[in-house]
Amino acid sequence: MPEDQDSGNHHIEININDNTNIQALGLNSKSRSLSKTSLPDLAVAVEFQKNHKSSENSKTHIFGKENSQTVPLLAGFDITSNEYGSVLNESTSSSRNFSSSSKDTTVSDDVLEFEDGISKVVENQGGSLALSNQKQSKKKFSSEIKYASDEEKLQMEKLSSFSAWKKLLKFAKKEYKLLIVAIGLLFISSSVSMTVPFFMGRLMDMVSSPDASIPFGLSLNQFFGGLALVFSIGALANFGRVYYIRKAGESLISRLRTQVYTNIIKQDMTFFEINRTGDLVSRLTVDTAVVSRSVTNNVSDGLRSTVMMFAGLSMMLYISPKLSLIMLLVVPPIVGYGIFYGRFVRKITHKTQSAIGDITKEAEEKLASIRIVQAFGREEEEAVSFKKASDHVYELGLREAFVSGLFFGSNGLLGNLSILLFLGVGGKMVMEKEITIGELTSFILYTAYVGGSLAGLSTFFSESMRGIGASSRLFYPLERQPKIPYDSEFGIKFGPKERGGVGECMGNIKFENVSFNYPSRPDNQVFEGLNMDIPAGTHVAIAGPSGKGKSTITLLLLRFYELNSGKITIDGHNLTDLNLKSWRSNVAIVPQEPMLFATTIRKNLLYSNPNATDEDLHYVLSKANALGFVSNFPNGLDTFVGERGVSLSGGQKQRIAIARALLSNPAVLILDEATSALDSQSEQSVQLALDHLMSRNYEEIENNTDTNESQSTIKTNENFKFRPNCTIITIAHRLSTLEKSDVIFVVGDEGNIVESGNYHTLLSKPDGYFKNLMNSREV
Ligand SMILES: Nc1ncnc2c1ncn2[C@@H]1O[C@H](COP(=O)(O)OP(=O)(O)OP(=O)(O)O)[C@@H](O)[C@H]1O
Repeated sequence: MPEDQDSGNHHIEININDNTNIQALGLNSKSRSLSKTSLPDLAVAVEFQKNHKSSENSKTHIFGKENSQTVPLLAGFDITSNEYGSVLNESTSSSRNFSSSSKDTTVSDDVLEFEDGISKVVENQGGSLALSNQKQSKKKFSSEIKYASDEEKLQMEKLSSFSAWKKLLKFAKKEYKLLIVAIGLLFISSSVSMTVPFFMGRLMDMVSSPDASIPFGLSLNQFFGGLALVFSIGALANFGRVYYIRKAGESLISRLRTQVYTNIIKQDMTFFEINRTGDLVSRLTVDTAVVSRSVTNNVSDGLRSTVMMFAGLSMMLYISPKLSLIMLLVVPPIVGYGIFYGRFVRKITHKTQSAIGDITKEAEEKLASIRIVQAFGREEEEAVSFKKASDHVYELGLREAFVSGLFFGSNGLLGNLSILLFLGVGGKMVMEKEITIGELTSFILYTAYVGGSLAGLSTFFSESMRGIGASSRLFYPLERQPKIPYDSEFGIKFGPKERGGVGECMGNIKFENVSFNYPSRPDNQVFEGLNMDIPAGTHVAIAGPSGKGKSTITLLLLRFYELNSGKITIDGHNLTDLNLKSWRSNVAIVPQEPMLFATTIRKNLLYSNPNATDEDLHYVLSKANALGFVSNFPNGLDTFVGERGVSLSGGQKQRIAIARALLSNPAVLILDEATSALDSQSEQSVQLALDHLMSRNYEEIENNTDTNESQSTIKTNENFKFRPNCTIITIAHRLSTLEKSDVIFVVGDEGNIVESGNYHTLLSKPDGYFKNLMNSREV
């Protein structure tokens, strides 16, 4: 949240001054408050603007309330051309999880980046969007290291370069053997390289003085042949060094990447609320690539430089201690400069990586919601916004390029100046016969080697720092402990007693005095003393006004969040004592917005039960009233459904999702009915599928006809039987669902159950909450 959010927040109302069209819009003729669940209303208003632009009175007025005073914020503003459209984009596209779209209207700070100073969303409070009309100062890219969350900041700020290296080394334990082999080969190859200046010197002496002898009493042919053999051994060792060190690095990175992903996927929902998908993907791909570079080639080259530097310095000392002293003048400034440069690189790498994370999340989010982007005509704005993020990476790259250029340029100059110095002093020593011309040649060649090694070491240092910068972005998702422990061994498991289970799950559910608020919204108490008793095998509907926590009940049941107080029991076991995987494998959910994977219908179905046979698939498809349309596709079960199921209709997606849920043969089936309007044909088909489930007249399905689609022969599988006693919990919006339920629990304004009973009992209460709700059609 931006810092200036506390002042000037305004509660928004939409006021559409066109009485004739208000009815058509389904909006109240009075100004209507824009609650989080009224975002569709705002979408309607946007549509209204689009369609009625020529009409004089069709301007949309957005009013704010401040200290009970109504103040115009965007009076007569054309919101279709306003950046506010992007708020809608954000809000609607943010409904990424399987629950209601309206719940995910938390508007992130990033929305601010799309705004032009007219208004901005600053807070999502108690179900209302609050806007501020304060002038927005353009968001500046901070020079501080950016962390995705305070939690990450707390964890990672303490991580020094040294401890990051220690962690990486500890992580590399499995690669130690490979590394040892590589280091052995490195010593061989470096030793061979270091003999070159020595023999060069000897050759110089041989050609410059007729008295000079061939070393080791060898003939000329033997001398050259021996040298060729030594160089070949060096080359072989060099090949082995590069290969083994790369192998070690690649295997380390592959493990790191896999473990980071494995830990991410086990995180609790709070983690996914504070970390955006694109950024996480960027960590898994771009950051691991940077770390990979720094621990493979870089380590290999760094080790080589270290060995060569020490060997070179020793040879220099051996040839001429006097000349070697001059080296002492040059080395300290180069090393000091290198350390400064390394620190700079570490910082800038972290910033660059997180800026790349920003680009990835920007692209990922917008591409995933491409229909919304294009429907609101925001392609150009999105391109500009992407360019802005991309320019930031460019700016950081430029800064690094400047400092790198300065570093390597000045290092080169220092190296060349020192060679001049050696030539001057060394030449004088040759003339005074202190050393031979061959020794001076060897010395200068060793100087070049040591210089090269020093440059190599500074690259090693800066690349290592780059790796540290990137690895610190990996350690957070790697080490974070999920708030809801995911331990495959922990807790009570359902299943046969002989396999350590407590028996099959029956689906007897109790909510006892449950209080809950979302961790990210401590001010918004969703439940306060909620009690519900759902006997096994019943069909229960949960009803209530929008935003009162109906979908939250299903999330708590799946233990996506911890309760503040109270407990939920399943067959008498506290949910917190149950093994999470075992419990969740007994629950199946049909989300309000079904999420299908970009693969075939078959694979989507098998996701919930990989061992199911084709017969099972046909069986559940028929139950979900989907067999007809699936059989009509030329590729049947092997039809590709596109990203998120984009090539299926809304109703078809929902029916595939119902079939998928059934295939897991759950003890508890959760159906979050879609509030979004399907066309009447799809609506009917989905309703029929749900009716089949709820009526529990399973035989009826055998004679099922797919009402609006072609008839198909339905094969039922002997081995696969839908549990006759499955507990069904429906977040109900449809009248027929409410009518068919055994019990309706009505969630009231105070975060508790205000009424329960079957449809007719509830309607017979003279001034009942449910009755009023039905009359106002707010269910
Ligand atoms: N992930 C979340 N983080 C913070 N608050 C949330 C989150 N999801 C929902 N909320 C808030 O919790 C409250 C209950 O939301 P929930 O989605 O359960 O309501 P609902 O009754 O299912 O609404 P609808 O019928 O509109 O789908 C709302 O005030 C909502 O703003």
